[in-house]
Amino acid sequence: MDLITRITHQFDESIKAKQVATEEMAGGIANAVEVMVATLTNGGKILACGNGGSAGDCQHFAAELVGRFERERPGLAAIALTTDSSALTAIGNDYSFNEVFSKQVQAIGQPGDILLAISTSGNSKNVLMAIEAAHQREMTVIALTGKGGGLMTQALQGDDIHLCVPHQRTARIQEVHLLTIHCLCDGIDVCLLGEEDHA
Ligand SMILES: O=C(CO)[C@@H](O)[C@H](O)[C@H](O)[C@H](O)COP(=O)(O)O
Ligand SMILES: [Zn+2]
Repeated sequence: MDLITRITHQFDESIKAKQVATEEMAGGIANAVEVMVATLTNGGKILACGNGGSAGDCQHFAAELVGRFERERPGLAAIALTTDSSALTAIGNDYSFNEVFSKQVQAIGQPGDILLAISTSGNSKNVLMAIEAAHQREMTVIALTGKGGGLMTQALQGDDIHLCVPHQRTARIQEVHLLTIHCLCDGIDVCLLGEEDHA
């Protein structure tokens, strides 16, 4: 297969993954928007954690809330737990890498806050431990997963929301996660600011 054919195949697969995901995920994403808006307007905040590409997604999401997405509005309270290299190395070195997020959730999380937990496999131990810590802090968990949700499916409880991408391939799942994050940002803005004025 030449490179152009291969690239075209990747684009096709990504488009298909998003089309299939729309049907399964749109309702859950809308619920997640409502929960996030309620938290943010009640003075709560959103903590986000994940590894590798998902760490990047956490930072992307937090930046769009704290700064802006597509429209001007006051900054919103979101923190990526993936950025403080001193905290990450100290916790990883002194305790274990499994605890790099849970320790931060225990320290910063408050009842009513949200944990946005991102894992394509649903099996990353440090994300699972962060979910456990969030429950201990009486926080709601919004989980972004794929591959059936892995161990995170059992770790979620009560009012938590599980947004699971119906795909088995990490890259495609991450691509749908990014779209989901943009839908969350767009939904939050529309709830807070109303529809855009196209006049
Ligand atoms: O971006 C990618 C692969 O596309 C990688 O960096 C990937 O995020 C890492 O392997 C992660 O450690 C995978 O963790 P998870 O999604 O299974 O929780
Ligand atoms: Zn990636």
